[in-house]
Amino acid sequence: MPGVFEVYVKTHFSAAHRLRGYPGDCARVHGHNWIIEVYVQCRKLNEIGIAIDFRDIKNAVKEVLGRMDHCDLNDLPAFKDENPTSENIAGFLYRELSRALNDGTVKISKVKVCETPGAGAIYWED
Ligand SMILES: Nc1nc2c(c(=O)[nH]1)N=C([C@H](O)[C@H](O)COP(=O)(O)OP(=O)(O)OP(=O)(O)O)CN2
Ligand SMILES: [Zn+2]
Repeated sequence: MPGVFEVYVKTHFSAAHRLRGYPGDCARVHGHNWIIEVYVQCRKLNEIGIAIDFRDIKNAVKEVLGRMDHCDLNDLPAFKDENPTSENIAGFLYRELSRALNDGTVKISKVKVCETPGAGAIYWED
C-alpha cells in the first residue's frame, strides 16, 4: 500500500525546572505537568495491520520519562548545559526515542512537548 502511516502516543510527566537567563519568573524553580506526543512514521504494516505496537512506543517513552518524572530537570546531565525548555525537551526525547525505536521499518517523525494546554514546541529532523 503506498503512503505513510503515522501513529502516536500521548502521555505526560511532572517535573520542576528553571530557565537560566530568562528575564522573568520562569528563571525561578517551578513545575509543569508536561504533555508529550510522540509520532512514529511507517510505510508498511505487519501481517495484522500494525505499523508499530503502541505498547512498544509507550514502553520506550516510559523508560525515558522515568528518568525525568518528578525530577528537577536542571539537575539532569541532558540539561546541564542547555535550558530545559519545551524545545530542548522535545529535541532530547526525539533523539533518545529515535535511538530506542528507529529501525528499517519505523522512524520517530516528531515529538511535541507542551508545558500548558496552549503552548509547546515540536521537534523533528528532515
Ligand atoms: N518558547 C518557549 N517559551 C517559553 C518556555 C519554553 O519552554 N519555550 N517556557 C517558559 C516557562 O517554562 C513558563 O513556565 C511557561 O510559560 P507559559 O507558557 O506562559 O506558562 P504560564 O503558566 O506562565 O501561563 P499563563 O498563560 O501566563 O498562565 C516560558 N516561555
Ligand atoms: Zn516553566
